[in-house]
Amino acid sequence: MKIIADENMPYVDALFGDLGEIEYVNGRNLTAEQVSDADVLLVRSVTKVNAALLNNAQKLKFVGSATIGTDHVAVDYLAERKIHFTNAPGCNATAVGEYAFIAMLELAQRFGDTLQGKVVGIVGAGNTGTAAAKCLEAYGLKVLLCDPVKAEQGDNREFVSLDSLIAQADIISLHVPITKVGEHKTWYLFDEARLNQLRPNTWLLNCCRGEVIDNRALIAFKQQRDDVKLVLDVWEGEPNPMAELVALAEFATPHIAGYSLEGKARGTFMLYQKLCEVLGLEANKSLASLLPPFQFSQVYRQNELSEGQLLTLSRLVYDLRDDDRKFRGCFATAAGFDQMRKNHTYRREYSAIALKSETLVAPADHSMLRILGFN
Ligand SMILES: NC(=O)C1=CN([C@@H]2O[C@H](COP(=O)(O)OP(=O)(O)OC[C@H]3O[C@@H](n4cnc5c(N)ncnc54)[C@H](O)[C@@H]3O)[C@@H](O)[C@H]2O)C=CC1
Ligand SMILES: O=C(O)C(=O)[C@H](O)COP(=O)(O)O
Repeated sequence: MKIIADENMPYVDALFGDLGEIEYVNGRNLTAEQVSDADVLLVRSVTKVNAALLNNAQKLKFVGSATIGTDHVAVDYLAERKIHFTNAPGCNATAVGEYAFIAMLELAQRFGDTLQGKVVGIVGAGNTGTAAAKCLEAYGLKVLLCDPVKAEQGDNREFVSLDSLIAQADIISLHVPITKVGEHKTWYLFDEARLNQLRPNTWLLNCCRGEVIDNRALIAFKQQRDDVKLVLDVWEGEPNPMAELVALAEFATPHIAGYSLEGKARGTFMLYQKLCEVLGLEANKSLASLLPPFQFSQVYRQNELSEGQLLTLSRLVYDLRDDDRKFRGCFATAAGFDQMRKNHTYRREYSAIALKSETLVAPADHSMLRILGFN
């Protein structure tokens, strides 16, 4: 069996090595010729999986995308061809949630402000939005959720309209899929008019898809509204973000909000499980055995935790400032954007750190850290 896999997908050898011969490819430049004799194709978000890519791949029986988003895959075409397809819903939700939370702690510190006491609006209350809300609520913040789709589906959480969220939130974090049609389409959800609704001093974070914000409108807006602070992980026109926008963002990264080691491993593992199911094989490998121990595997604390100390602790798993610095040095070419993603040093999730049982941390802090994900 021939397995073609994106070179940026970790643990493929460990999980798929027994199932067939693996060939690694650059996912962004993958050609129809390269996949013509594949039985299995394992991709990430940069590969457009469509008729043009797969028309000659007559043996292909399985396509897996180790991602949450599926906007790069012609799912209907795969169904017509009776090619099994799976993505990896939720695989990197914790990573995105923690990225958003840590970015907010960083903004607070940078501007001599505190995150505590702020109202945060989450747009899109699915896996990543809920993961962000979990961290924020653990820290005692008021969270507003906007998700008209979930509301219509009968989700019993409390939802507000987007207008109401914008009117109340100090911080807005975007967590929607990119959709171009329908009543709730998200393409340019934040256009010039919406941006102009933002309250003074709003912090706006985008960790979902670049095109959820009209990036040109955002540049024009931000040039007039320096009070608004931006954290941007995703960009219109990736891998070529607009240079003026990078300069206007407080924190800028190359679509790596979901890049925790745990998140990437979960993504590959979910594809492995699905392929085994399709092939009628037992999935006898374990996810836990893939992950290396973390260098700061345990923490002891003695006093109550200040916000600054929470940020220090968070920087053990992820120091966003490093990625921001590297990104500004390399984003100017598509190669730089992709190289940084390829060579990204995987960060860890809070769960990689254990709170020692004899720790003297104040009980309230202890339970907050546990809800954040510390073990
Ligand atoms: N930056 C990164 O590295 C990553 C980005 N993503 C992106 O984030 C997106 C969201 O991921 P998940 O939360 O896991 O997906 P999800 O499907 O679990 O949740 C998305 C939520 O958005 C809601 N939604 C759809 N249209 C909406 C609208 N107009 N207004 C408000 N809510 C709306 C849906 O009802 C759903 O609950 C993915 O589709 C992907 O594009 C995901 C993972 C990593
Ligand atoms: O899961 C998604 O959706 C994402 O956006 C991915 O985390 C992005 O990573 P790559 O698949 O492009 O490596």
